[in-house]
Amino acid sequence: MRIGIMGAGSLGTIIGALISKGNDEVELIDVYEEHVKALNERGATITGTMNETIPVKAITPAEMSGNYDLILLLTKQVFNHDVVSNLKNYLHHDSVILSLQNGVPEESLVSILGEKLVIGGSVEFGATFKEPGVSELTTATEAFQSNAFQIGELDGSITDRVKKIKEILDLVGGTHVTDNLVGTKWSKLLVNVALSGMSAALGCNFGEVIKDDASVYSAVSLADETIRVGEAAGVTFAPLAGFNLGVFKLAEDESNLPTAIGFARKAFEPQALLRASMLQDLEKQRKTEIDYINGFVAAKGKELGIATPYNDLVVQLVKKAEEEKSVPTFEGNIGYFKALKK
Ligand SMILES: NC(=O)C1=CN([C@@H]2O[C@H](COP(=O)(O)OP(=O)(O)OC[C@H]3O[C@@H](n4cnc5c(N)ncnc54)[C@H](OP(=O)(O)O)[C@@H]3O)[C@@H](O)[C@H]2O)C=CC1
Ligand SMILES: CC(C)(CO)C(=O)C(=O)O
Repeated sequence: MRIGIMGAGSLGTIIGALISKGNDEVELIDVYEEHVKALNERGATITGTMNETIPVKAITPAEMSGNYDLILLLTKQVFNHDVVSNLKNYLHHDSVILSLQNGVPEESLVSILGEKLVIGGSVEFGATFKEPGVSELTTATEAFQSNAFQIGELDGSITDRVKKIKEILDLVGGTHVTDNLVGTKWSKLLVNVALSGMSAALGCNFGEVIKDDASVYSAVSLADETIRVGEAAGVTFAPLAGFNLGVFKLAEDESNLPTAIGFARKAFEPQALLRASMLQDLEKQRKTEIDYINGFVAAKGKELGIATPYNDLVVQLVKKAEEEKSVPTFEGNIGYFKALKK
């Protein structure tokens, strides 16, 4: 099977390298020429919770040729229109495009590629690009070996092609096939909205988000808004890494708040060192995926008549940082969240 890893950045470098160990025909495709050169000359180096250098084949998009059987889409969603329109030139009738991007990109991918070629998935580990040829795995290996990916067909059917792709992704970490892809994507979205949204809006890691009373309350409120909007849109949230995220839905009198906060602190403690990829983008003065994460929930909320004040605030703060090319600080922004609390 000829496999293309479209976007060999933080995640794509690691996923591409580990898949290359078990497959001959894997190409890591990236626009960053110095990185492509380093990957070809020195191999892909994984640091952090894993230490390994793996020989890989890397190319730039201009060097693509022929057809790919499977493309793992790992560029940022902000580039999807251009990246995916170009990809169409390198597919055949039975090619499969698996987006592992955060957010819910499937609908827009189908509008460019048609329904048949697209499947979806979520990633349950973190990675940070370090330098050309090197990416850091930031999730403990035990967690990653049991829960790295959930993948599935858009209509929930369990097909042979999904089972085959599961076997390929198992070379990276524990891969589960889901019959509720929409619920899986929304559950991962909830984590990104709550933890990554706060990490980006406050310029801090997940540990700092869950430690402070005001920021953990805000993270839970973001999760609560996501559940309300998702349920109104007909989504049944799927378990994530074995956790049921329904615990974040707050009662009218917030009587279950201590349970929700206790759960957030326990569930995300092992991820305390994670810095959201949206925060990494702000640090690199890049456009973030905010429109596809908190902005997506806020827009859907508006459509369905559900107020999303915490998501609106995160969008506003992250966009301000994008425009100013600055990185938010905890001290600078926590006051805005405190002011929102009834
Ligand atoms: N990092 C993480 O921990 C996680 C990320 N995700 C999701 O995975 C996706 C990828 O994230 P991440 O790996 O962090 O992103 P990165 O920005 O680290 O990697 C994307 C790579 O794609 C390259 N690129 C940009 N445009 C193109 C193009 N037209 N053709 C080919 N390559 C291109 C970028 O190059 P350049 O830098 O030069 O633009 C970069 O090297 C996102 O949707 C993210 O939300 C999901 C879970 C965890
Ligand atoms: C939650 C995290 C860090 C890893 O799964 C992520 O998806 C992101 O911030 O983009």
